[in-house]
Amino acid sequence: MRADPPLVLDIDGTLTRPEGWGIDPRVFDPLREWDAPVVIATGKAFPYPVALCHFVGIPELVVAENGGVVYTGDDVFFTADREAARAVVEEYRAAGYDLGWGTEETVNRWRETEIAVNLEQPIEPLREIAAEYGLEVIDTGYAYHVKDADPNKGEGIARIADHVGVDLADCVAVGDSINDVSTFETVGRGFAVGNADEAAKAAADEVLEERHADGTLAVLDRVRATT
Ligand SMILES: O=C(O)COP(=O)(O)O
Ligand SMILES: [Mg+2]
Repeated sequence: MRADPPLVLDIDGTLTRPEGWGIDPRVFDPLREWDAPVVIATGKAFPYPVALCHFVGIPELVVAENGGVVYTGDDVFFTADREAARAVVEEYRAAGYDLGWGTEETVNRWRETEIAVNLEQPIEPLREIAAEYGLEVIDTGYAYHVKDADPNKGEGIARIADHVGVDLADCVAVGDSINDVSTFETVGRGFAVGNADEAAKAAADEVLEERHADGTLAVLDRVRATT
């Protein structure tokens, strides 16, 4: 009998409703019933994927902050240092710009290794200042992330796979943006949803017609073990 393959799932753009925001509730039951490890690999701050696993009812296997934070279910690893990102933001602010989330915001409140900036803010000065500190700025379609170029989702996934004892070649991933490229390069089979950006589409083994959670649900139907 064939077993369900381990899954690696991005959140925004991948588990989202057709309008692009909010988790599509149709993914909850298939994920809870999935008969293999499910890793949530996201650019969001650590508490978000942990809470998602908690509310779905699956073990917490999490790559957060684009690889900056990795939780294997037993150990938490911080693979990037937030100080440089903080310095970039200070300079960006001193130049008259703003992160664009308001004062008491929850986007960066628990973020430990990078900083996220609202897409409505000017990116060029952000990129210039980040470059001075040796950091990169990536655009996920949901936020700009000021981050260390080194850690990535793929490395975090490899660490979790090693810890839980799954073979990366058996893993199936779904994603939508540039921060999923390293995921697709790491796992056996990578699917880009129909709304994915060009970088994700180019790195995926297959680009789906279906968008957002419809794409992910189509992959689950396709790869789930049949009895
Ligand atoms: O935090 C973002 O900008 C995107 O998050 P995601 O990696 O779950 O799509
Ligand atoms: Mg995404």
